[in-house]
Amino acid sequence: MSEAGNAIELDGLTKSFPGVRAVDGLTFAVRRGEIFGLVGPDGAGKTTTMRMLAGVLAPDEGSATVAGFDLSRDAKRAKHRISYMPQRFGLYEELTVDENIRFYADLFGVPRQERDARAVELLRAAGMSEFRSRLAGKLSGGMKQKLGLVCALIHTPEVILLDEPTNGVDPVSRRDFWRILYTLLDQGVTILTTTAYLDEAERCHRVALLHEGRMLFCDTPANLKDSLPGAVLSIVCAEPRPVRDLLAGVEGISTAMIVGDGLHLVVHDPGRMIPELRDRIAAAGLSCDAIEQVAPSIEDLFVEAVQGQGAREDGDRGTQRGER
Ligand SMILES: Nc1ncnc2c1ncn2[C@@H]1O[C@H](COP(=O)(O)OP(=O)(O)OP(=O)(O)O)[C@@H](O)[C@H]1O
Repeated sequence: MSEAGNAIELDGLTKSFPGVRAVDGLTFAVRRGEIFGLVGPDGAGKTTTMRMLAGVLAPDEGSATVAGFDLSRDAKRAKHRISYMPQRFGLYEELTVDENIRFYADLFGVPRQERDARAVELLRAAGMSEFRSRLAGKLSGGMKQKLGLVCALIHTPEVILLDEPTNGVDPVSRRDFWRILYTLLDQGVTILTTTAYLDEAERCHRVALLHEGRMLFCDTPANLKDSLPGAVLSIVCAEPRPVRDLLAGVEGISTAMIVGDGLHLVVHDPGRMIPELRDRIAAAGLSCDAIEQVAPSIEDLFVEAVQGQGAREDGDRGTQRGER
């Protein structure tokens, strides 16, 4: 039975493919009007979860309710209330922007007057008003993603499921994208999104970390950061790999991950560790420009959580795409 305040509920949702349990007893709920982020390394089970919630893949076990419909009984009716934007949204490259929107408006049975007003509003929010007659195949990657979102939203859904909607999208288009999402939240829509960008996870009301089909954490970004077991030290250095290798296994350091200009370490006792690190790095003939304690990011927590599960051995962060 769905609780009144929840737009999405999963209870023990499970799906296996030959040789892999892609989603393993997943249980969580997304409240109405919330934007909820699902993050995790490649293969964590994010897409499989989204496909089950969109009603395009049947679970092996467990149940899910979306927009008040139990998907095992009412998946067809639920589809009118849900909008699902898969990683490769089906745009017609040989049709113009307007023609693509019209196609999806017809598919969802949106009345002409309503669709025109909505298309104008969505295209303006997407910064695409000038491109209405351009062929979709001639749009940039970011614009294609935004057009996908416009098409997915043309029927005013209650629940939106977005699978890595901004993957590979330029920063300006990503900003437009998030502006549209926040406008939708103001209108009472519920959004569940997966993302490979952890700065985007910080923009969600709540975030869940998936790993090997299971949920490791689910909370607000602020609470997640507070829950990091230790402090984060930033080491600025020109050659982070040898420094990381040097520090691997040192007592008091639980995680070391390479960031753009150095390393982030999760340590238990930062006051004791800073001089010790300076000495070790100097003694090995390596250089380091600065070592300081910094506020934890969601990324620090997630790398700590995933490495703590024994998932990664090389000390880099969880996904290539997450590298700064
Ligand atoms: N149709 C399928 N057939 C066989 N295995 C699959 C299928 N879909 C997913 N898998 C496997 O299930 C696991 C979870 O995949 P899923 O795509 O859900 O992960 P993900 O978190 O979305 O990762 P990514 O960001 O790489 O898409 C992976 O091991 C994947 O290889």
